[in-house]
Amino acid sequence: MASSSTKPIFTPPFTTTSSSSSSQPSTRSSLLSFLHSTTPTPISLNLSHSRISFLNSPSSAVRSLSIKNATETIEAAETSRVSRVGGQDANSQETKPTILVSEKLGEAGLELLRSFGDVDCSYDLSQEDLCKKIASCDALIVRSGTKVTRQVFEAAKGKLKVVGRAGVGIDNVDLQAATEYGCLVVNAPTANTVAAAEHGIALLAAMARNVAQADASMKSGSHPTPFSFLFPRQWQRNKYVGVSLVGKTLAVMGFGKVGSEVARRAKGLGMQVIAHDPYAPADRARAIGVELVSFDQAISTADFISLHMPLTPSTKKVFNDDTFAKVKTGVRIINVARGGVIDEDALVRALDSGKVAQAALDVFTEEPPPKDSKLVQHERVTVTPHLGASTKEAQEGVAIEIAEAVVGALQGELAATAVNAPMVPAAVLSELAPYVVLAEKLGRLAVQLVAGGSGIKSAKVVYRSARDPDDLDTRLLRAMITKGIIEPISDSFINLVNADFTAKQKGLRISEERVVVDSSPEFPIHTIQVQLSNVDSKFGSGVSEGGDISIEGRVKYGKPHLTRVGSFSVDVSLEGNLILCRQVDQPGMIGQVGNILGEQNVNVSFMSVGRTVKRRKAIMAIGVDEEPNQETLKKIGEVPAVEEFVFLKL
Ligand SMILES: NC(=O)c1ccc[n+]([C@@H]2O[C@H](COP(=O)([O-])OP(=O)(O)OC[C@H]3O[C@@H](n4cnc5c(N)ncnc54)[C@H](O)[C@@H]3O)[C@@H](O)[C@H]2O)c1
Ligand SMILES: O=C(O)[C@H](O)COP(=O)(O)O
Repeated sequence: MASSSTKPIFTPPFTTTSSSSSSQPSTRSSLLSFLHSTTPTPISLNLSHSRISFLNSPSSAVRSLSIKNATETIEAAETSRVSRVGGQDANSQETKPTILVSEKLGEAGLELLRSFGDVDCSYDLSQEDLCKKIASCDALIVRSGTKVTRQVFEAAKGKLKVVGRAGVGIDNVDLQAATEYGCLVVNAPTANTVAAAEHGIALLAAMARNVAQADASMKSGSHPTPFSFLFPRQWQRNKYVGVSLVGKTLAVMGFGKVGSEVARRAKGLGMQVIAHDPYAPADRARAIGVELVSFDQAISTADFISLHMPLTPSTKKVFNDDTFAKVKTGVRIINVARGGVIDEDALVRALDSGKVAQAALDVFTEEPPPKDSKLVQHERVTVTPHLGASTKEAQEGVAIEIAEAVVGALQGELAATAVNAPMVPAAVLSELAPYVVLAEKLGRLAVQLVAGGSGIKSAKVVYRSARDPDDLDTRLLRAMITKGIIEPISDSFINLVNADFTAKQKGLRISEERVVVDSSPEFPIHTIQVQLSNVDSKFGSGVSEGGDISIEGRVKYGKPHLTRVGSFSVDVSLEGNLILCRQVDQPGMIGQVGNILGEQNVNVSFMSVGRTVKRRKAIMAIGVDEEPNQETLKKIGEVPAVEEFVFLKL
């Protein structure tokens, strides 16, 4: 008998909260619970009979636990997690989620949030206060004024599940840190597009006609005070002669949502519009009569340049001394995107030299800009305090958009506006639901077959399907297999957000293969096979002819089934727990093992025998509802024909 059979018990502590059948969720809600935490979040959605934790974890602090000794690590993880889960579950059932709103949000959005959780509107928090508060928050909603730094995620200690950005730009959120901590970031990308475009056009027209300067001049000359004689009346019609827009060339830099709306409106004003955007499809530009050109062509031919690209490492200070050297002398620049895309000192130099005639800026590198900012004070610069999204309509829209996304995420939904997680269309989600359960269980089973002392470095997943491999979106499945493999052997919590990151961090390479097979295309996947290579197995029969631990499963009647272990075919529904026995293929084995289990009141839910050659070796896969005690397992091991066995928790 294999030595492993004397030490077969493994209790992954985080997986076996059975759902009551009365609370069975809808496919959509249960499926969406990939993004849901089992522990800190009060609304627990169960998927089939396993609770899937996908959004976050109570302690998803990034740890650099390497997968070296699977067995030892399993035990360590088990101990630590059991106590943590135990401590938190006690409180989590009835508590509403806490949602911190750190900047002003439209009332309709707040109402929606209040109907779901405890909403704490605390504006103007210092970084220190934010870090203090965040440890008790499940969600944080910000606009552009709150810096959600790595320190914030660290301070959250894994409790924070979602950051909602009530707007488009997410440059104030440390996305890398969010991902590492398994925290979903969602934004509200559409509701303020028109407001930003209108503000861009307002600045364009106001700048061209010196509206702000003329207004300030008139006001400075009309002080109804006893000292008004000190302020001569200002009526400077000659000073504020502007330039016309019609017939001028506008270069839209960044032809996304806002950029294309600006382009559309500028065309209505009779301007020639060109655009530069390395990622925008030319036909979308052509559809509104805009030509996509290179960066240099755009900036060197434009009379007006309007910036609409996001602030990223590659767009940071993209407008600098070199760029300004290439622009048409007398160009006018509008920026309603992000201050950081312009080197502000270089812009001041270009304004002073006359290379740039005017600028209209809604956004600044530092917000608010320093009081002595030369740019703000420059007489040929028109400024507004980041008002692009600030219309009543946009703010209500953004508030509702972000509140829905955050509430959805807290309920475990995969947000359509997720910024750091794959967006999976609802139809795909719904179709993949049962396969996702299968994927996690296969990962979890495979890792339990690894013997102590083995380091898991690579896993291969083979999807067999009748469909074209290009039609198969496996990101969700890969994430769940990763979760199944890693969670039992470490104290990391995996979700869709951090699965790939965590696997990489632990040195686990997951490769995927899609194989087209002759089966029904009605179903997205025929079988999923998980192979772990270069590892020893505690259950020799789980090793395929190729030398890998290999298990395969499929979805039958909507339920996950194990269909292959190593080279043996079996068919057992993956519910409850599983005993795999290799035995000499002879009559009476089922009865003997069944009796031992029955004596201990362990209910057998399924049983399947697979063999390669008649009367030689066979594998018996036994599904059990209860967890047999050590004594019972020992008795199974003592049955003379049983050569090896393993008890696996699903
Ligand atoms: N001032 C405001 O209040 C306000 C309001 C809304 C949006 N914004 C900002 O405006 C910007 C655009 O918003 P959006 O909703 O149109 O976003 P978007 O994602 O729809 O569009 C951005 C476009 O920029 C393009 N792009 C990326 N890198 C580029 C580069 N190097 N050169 C040229 N184009 C590049 C992208 O391909 C994309 O098409 C964002 O920075 C956003 O934060 C500001
Ligand atoms: O990126 C955005 O959506 C805009 O810059 C708006 O930012 P705000 O929400 O801080 O007004």
